Amino acid sequence: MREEAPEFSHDGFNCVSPIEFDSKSLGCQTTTIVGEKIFVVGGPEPDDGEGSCLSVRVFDKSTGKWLVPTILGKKPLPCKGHSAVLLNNDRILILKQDALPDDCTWFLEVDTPFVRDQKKILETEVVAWSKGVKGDGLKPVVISGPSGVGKGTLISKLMNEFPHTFGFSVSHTTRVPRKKEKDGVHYHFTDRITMEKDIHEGKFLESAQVHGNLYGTSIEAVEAVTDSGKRCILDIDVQGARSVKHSSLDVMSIFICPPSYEDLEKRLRARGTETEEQVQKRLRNATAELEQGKSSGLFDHILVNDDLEACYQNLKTILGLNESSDASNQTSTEGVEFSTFQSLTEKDQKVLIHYNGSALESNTLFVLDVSLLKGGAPGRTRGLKVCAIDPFTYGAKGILNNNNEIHC
Ligand SMILES: Nc1ncnc2c1ncn2[C@@H]1O[C@H](COP(=O)(O)OP(=O)(O)OP(=O)(O)O)[C@@H](O)[C@H]1O
Ligand SMILES: Nc1nc2c(ncn2[C@@H]2O[C@H](COP(=O)(O)O)[C@@H](O)[C@H]2O)c(=O)[nH]1
Repeated sequence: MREEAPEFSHDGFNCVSPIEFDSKSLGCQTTTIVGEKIFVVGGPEPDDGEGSCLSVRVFDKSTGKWLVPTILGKKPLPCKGHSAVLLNNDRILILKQDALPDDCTWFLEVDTPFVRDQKKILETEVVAWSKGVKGDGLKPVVISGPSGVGKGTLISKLMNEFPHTFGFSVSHTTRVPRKKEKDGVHYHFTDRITMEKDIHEGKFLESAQVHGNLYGTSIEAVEAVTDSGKRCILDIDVQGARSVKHSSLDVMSIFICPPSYEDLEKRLRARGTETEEQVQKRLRNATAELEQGKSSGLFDHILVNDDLEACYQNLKTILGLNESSDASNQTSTEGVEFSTFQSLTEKDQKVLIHYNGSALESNTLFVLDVSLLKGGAPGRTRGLKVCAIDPFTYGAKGILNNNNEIHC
């Protein structure tokens, strides 16, 4: 049966979506207009078996048809209610009612560069979820460098010393597992047909042909780590580092160099995991990788792994870890809590969160500053700034300056 087009109305405020509450306990439904499309979030569950998350449907006004979007990213769980407001014409801020701080602020990207790229790849309507976190959070860390330089060794040391701080992004590869490698721990071992299909379906943040095999970082791998509250570590080659740099992930990137080509060769052979032919291939590729890594400005930091312990200490310094910091207790993300609010309005990149219908009836108003957002799908949206305002002290108008701009 064809669904009715959603009813909607403008409430006069710049780009604010109307908010509808469905009385048939189907939860809150919001509709947000972006150009010719209407994005309906929540409400009746679509028949796609995804009933345990906040649903998204898209209505195309130009064709009068409902579109079935490909929904990327980890989806928010359903909630008692939510509000929505359009930001920058490319993403919808969703604030969930009565949600835990870590689960309150979400962005549904509808026309960001990431979503536009995915639309081209998938040739379908695409939206992408990204969870919002307060402040800068801790950027994921990309560690790159030629094969055998010691990336894995350094990452293992870091994970052993700070198991609660860092989480490893488990890549996919078509390479054959080595003796001690475990599926799902060191890599997700897969075959080329499956992996190429998944890449085509937009499941990968980046992928590359490396030393004759296919390797890639799935969006899910990065999200699994961020969802566990840890800082994500990616061990990827230079091509992957370049792709990630051009994505919206916003990472810290570190290139590891060997003290010399001869040392690299010695290490690779001593590891004993590759055949002579494979060692030759990896060494040939190392020349170009070293050139690109050192000269392209692709990396934020370059470390020489000569003495392992010295290099590890330098890595820890770059990552802001030192003897006195209790890194095991650090969390990488900080949520934002708003408990029960009534509605949102947006002006000049500030979102005003209203309580109890009118600002003056409540004790606190929140202003969410979204002017400095960073990152986004396929990862977290960082840079949220929140401030609470007491309307009894300032008056509802107190947050507006003479130019009618909202200020904290
Ligand atoms: N500073 C160092 N001095 C001497 N040997 C080292 C040093 N760092 C690592 N090694 C050794 O070099 C070998 C290669 O290290 P590792 O496997 O960590 O490299 P990698 O960069 O992760 O390689 P790949 O990209 O192929 O996965 C290992 O046997 C490791 O023990
Ligand atoms: N672009 C990507 N490169 C990756 C990924 N996972 C690993 N790698 C790189 O591949 C080589 C070889 O690894 P090995 O385990 O076969 O020795 C190494 O340089 C890794 O950094 C990935 O997801 N994407």
